[in-house]
Amino acid sequence: MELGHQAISQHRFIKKELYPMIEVHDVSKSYRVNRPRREGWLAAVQSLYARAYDWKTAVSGLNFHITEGELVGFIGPNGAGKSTTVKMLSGVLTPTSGRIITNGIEPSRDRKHNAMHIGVVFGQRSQLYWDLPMDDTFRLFQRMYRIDPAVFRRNVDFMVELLEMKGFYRTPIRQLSLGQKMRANLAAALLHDPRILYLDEPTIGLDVIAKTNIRRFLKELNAEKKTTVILTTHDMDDIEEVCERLMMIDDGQIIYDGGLQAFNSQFGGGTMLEVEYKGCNAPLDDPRLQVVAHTGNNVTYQFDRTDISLGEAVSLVSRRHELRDLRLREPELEKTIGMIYTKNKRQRELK
Ligand SMILES: Nc1ncnc2c1ncn2[C@@H]1O[C@H](COP(=O)(O)OP(=O)(O)OP(=O)(O)O)[C@@H](O)[C@H]1O
Repeated sequence: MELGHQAISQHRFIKKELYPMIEVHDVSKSYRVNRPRREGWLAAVQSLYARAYDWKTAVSGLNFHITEGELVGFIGPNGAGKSTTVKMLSGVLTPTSGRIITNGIEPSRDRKHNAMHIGVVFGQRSQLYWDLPMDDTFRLFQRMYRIDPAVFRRNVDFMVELLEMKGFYRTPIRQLSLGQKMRANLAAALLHDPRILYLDEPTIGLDVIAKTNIRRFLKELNAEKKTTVILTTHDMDDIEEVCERLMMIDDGQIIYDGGLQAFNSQFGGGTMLEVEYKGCNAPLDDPRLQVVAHTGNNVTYQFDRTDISLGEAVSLVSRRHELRDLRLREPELEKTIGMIYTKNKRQRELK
């Protein structure tokens, strides 16, 4: 498994005929940071007149395209550059070099126009008024974004129904549970029909049912409205359940950009199929199914889902001999990703 810091681009979802919603061309971002002051009174006086500073590179050489309607999981260890990237995509920060185009405009240059086509939900930070029910804040947003009354009504109905918010639509936000607040925040970010939704840790702190509901909502929203979703998270279940594409950033560089299945095959070692035959002990001979264990009637095959589908693999292994039992083991995304982070960290420390 050689990953290093080279972008491995094998993204297969880009369909040429679809609209490129996000284009990132050779983007870097550095922050200016004050250099720690030297000790002594002379240095203290000097620093009053000229404060020395350094540049901290947060991300460098980012290149990627995201097509309309894609659900992209954006992951990386702490300090990798996720927030910096999302802040540049959403127009909060300006790249130090390179160019970003989202939905046809440069987000940091045209922030007002940009705000009309993006929705943002950043963790626990809320854009709702604490003392008002969401109903009132939504009306305020309707005026702010100049949302057509018919569109507003349709979107509110859509959101209240899909996010099951009828029971607390008129309750002041401060009285809502964490999961209810997250649903209200999501709805608020989507009232104006944004083409892109940026989400940062949308399921953090929620219970299993609430997490499942949010994930289901995102998939339904995407299917219904073709909203492009960029999801930043440390919860790998968010990625597995919602996203088709995975972008991994480490130390300011994209180190993987591709399908989830391809990632699993490449780095997770493939899918394992454990079978127990009824009285036969000869494993199947097929180049796509690698035999990794064989004792008596039990055979474990390993295969790459991009070479052969699960259905085909099961039908092959059961064609000639009857099966007593069959078990499937997928590579664990969380473990694989943890291994990659650790390996890269070690490589950096050795440099
Ligand atoms: N305002 C800032 N000034 C100086 N350095 C910064 C600033 N913001 C971020 N950085 C640095 O840039 C790098 C990338 O930070 P960023 O917040 O983008 O990472 P992240 O992947 O979002 O991390 P996390 O998962 O912890 O939120 C880090 O080394 C961080 O210390």
